[in-house]
Amino acid sequence: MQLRDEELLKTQAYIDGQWHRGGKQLDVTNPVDDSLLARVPDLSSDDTEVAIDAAHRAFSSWRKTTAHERSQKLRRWFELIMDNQQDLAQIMSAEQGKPVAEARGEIAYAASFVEWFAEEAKRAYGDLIPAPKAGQQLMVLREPVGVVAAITPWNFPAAMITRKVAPALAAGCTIVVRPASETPLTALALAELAHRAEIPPGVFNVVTGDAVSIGKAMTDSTKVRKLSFTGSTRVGSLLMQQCAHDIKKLSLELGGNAPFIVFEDADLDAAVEGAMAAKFRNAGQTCVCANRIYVHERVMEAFTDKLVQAMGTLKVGAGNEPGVTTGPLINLKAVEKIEAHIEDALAKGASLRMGGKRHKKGGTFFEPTLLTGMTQQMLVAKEETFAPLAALFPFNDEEQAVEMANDTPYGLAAYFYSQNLNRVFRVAQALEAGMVGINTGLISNEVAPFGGVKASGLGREGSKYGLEDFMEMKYLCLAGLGK
Ligand SMILES: NC(=O)C1=CN([C@@H]2O[C@H](COP(=O)(O)OP(=O)(O)OC[C@H]3O[C@@H](n4cnc5c(N)ncnc54)[C@H](OP(=O)(O)O)[C@@H]3O)[C@@H](O)[C@H]2O)C=CC1
Ligand SMILES: O=C(O)CCCC(=O)O
Repeated sequence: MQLRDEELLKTQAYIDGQWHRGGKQLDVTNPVDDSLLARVPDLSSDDTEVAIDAAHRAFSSWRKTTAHERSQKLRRWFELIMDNQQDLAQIMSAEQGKPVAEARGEIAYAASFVEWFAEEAKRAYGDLIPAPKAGQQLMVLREPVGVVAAITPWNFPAAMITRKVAPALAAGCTIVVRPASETPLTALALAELAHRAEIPPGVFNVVTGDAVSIGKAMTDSTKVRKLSFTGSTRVGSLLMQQCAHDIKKLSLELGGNAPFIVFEDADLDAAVEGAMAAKFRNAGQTCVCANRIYVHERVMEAFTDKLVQAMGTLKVGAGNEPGVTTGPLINLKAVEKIEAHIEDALAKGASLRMGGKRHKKGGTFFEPTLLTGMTQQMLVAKEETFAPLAALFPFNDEEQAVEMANDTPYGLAAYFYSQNLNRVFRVAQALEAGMVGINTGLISNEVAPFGGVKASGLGREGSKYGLEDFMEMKYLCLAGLGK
């Protein structure tokens, strides 16, 4: 990995403004060939408590800074992230596998949350409420929640961190982040840049190491007042239980199983373009990926042919190879999951139109795959594949499509393509999802609320609502006025 600034490759945890080597170490490898990239500390629950204590101490002064001061620090951090976009993208691509161009896009996306919340910090308004009794003034203040703990996944090693850290800091909270074992280096590089931005010691801490013991230390601590987690529904549910003992505030951004509906009146070229973006971004490893593509029977053949053509342009390879669109999957478990989904679908009557097996490049590379003739009985209909598998389900009327789309415990993203205005509003309202893309396969940005319903989670990230999730309301009733 050739970096312009070698100092960004940090291999120590960041606690209270200092770098900590720790005792035991964990390997960080490149998913392209499993080669060793670096070793980072495998911190204990005691080390995590040290970080929580630092965040707790820092909270008493950080919460008192003006919104303007917090905004300035975040703004500086944003500028440093963008100044180092290429180095950060290379670090991310090496540990996560996504193509460098896509990683650059993620860095810009991650930075956009920092810029956005630098601005929103100044807009954390309270309210004045007309009083029901004479001589009273009712006010609602917004106060920071307190110390926040965050646990983030490997699929977006930068954006899932800034989407939590930036609003937390903007609100006046301090935070301890535990990045995924596969991708700690991007998180540590972001911490180095936060350090350079003079974000004070203890305000932003990064601990690396065993998920279970660090997660337990975070949830056991009564100093931690909020947990923000992105990852699987299974772990989210476990963490929710662990947070019950002292009623911590929770934000959970969990698994999805997004439906993508192509109605008979859709612009098929646009729908194919949207499906490519919604399905194959990050090699299919996003929680908003189109997992179930429902296509009206009347346009199934035309849509399938166009999708085959578009998928033919995907180039599988290492993230640093020019022109590559699809990197390796994160690990062998992910390969086994897509294989199980394909095998199950074929056994239940689906047809393979493209791909279907491990890529000849070896390792965790997988061929972009297209299955047709899918049904609701297949595994893909029940759980997200998190891999480059486009699965086409036929339908023959709107009601059936909506019913199948909602036939899941999840409710994160949903997409549909139609040019009929009445249908657009009808279907948008009928879909059980926190986010709906209409005639687009790309919905994520820093200004809109990201989050799900049902088993896809709690709370919203990004947008003006994302700041609220890190604040508590305090109601003041001032009586005896005007005597
Ligand atoms: N909503 C989303 O964006 C994501 C959804 N997923 C879904 O989950 C599936 C499995 O992916 P996976 O990476 O295993 O997801 P996990 O939910 O296991 O991992 C997400 C994060 O939680 C950590 N973690 C795991 N177990 C615990 C625990 N008991 N206490 C505290 N933290 C914990 C992980 O650490 P460690 O890295 O050490 O395992 C990681 O940092 C995917 O196939 C996909 O379907 C996965 C990632 C993101
Ligand atoms: O998969 C995820 O959890 C991250 C969502 C990606 C996005 O913000 O679009």
